[in-house]
Amino acid sequence: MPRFYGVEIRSRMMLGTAQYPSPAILAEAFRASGAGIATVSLRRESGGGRAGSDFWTLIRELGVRVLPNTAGCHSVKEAVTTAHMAREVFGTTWIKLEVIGHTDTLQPDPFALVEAARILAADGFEVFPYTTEDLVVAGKLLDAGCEVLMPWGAPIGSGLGLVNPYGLRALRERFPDVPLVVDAGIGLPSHAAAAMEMGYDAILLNTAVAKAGDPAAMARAFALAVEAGAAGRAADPMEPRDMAAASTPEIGRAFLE
Ligand SMILES: CC(=O)[C@@H](O)[C@H](O)COP(=O)(O)O
Repeated sequence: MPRFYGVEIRSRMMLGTAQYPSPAILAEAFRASGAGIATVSLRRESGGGRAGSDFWTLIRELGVRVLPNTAGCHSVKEAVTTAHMAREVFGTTWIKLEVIGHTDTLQPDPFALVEAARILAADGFEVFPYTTEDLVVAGKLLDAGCEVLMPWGAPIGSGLGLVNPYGLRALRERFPDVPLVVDAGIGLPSHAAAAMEMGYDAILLNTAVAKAGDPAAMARAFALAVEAGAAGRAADPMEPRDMAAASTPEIGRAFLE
């Protein structure tokens, strides 16, 4: 199972807490997924107030670890301020760092991301940066003090899956010892299985479960896919080849030409 900042997590699946039809359905989906980490937006869930305390009761009952995020931040200052508030509200040094640089794709701003990561890591945060599959940015995030990387599969909420498998594979190969999580854009269980088969440590998803017709059933499907993909990876898959190779022996055929 993956380890993030020295903490072993019980599942390779991380789930977001937004957009569910109701808190009860959110809870069902979490239980069906077996997820060990819940991402929470500071903007949605304040620590006080009625909505906040209900939400906390739910999270406590689920027994998941909370990963606050800086969703919706567009600058270093905004992200750093939000992270500080999240540390106060949620009582954790973990922060999923999002610094959005492009409105249509919600693509991270790599320059601001690296700068914010450096500031937060120096201030004692354990940063989970939402990034692209860019190798250079990945290296700079590690230099900045990040011990986990979260490359996107596709734009947040798109459900497009792993749109750049070459880039994701290259990232896995270049950083074999860094915990890597595919975050965002996953739409189907097969996308999750593919990420596991590539050797990713975990996936983070939200929309594909929350917006499914039956979120709990979809969460279960994702859990099965993650388990299957990780098991396939661990079983040392065959090398693909261009040419056919008969899998049935010739011996025993009635006629040999
Ligand atoms: C939950 C969270 O942190 C999101 O910002 C995350 O990126 C999920 O993306 P999807 O909704 O595309 O799964």
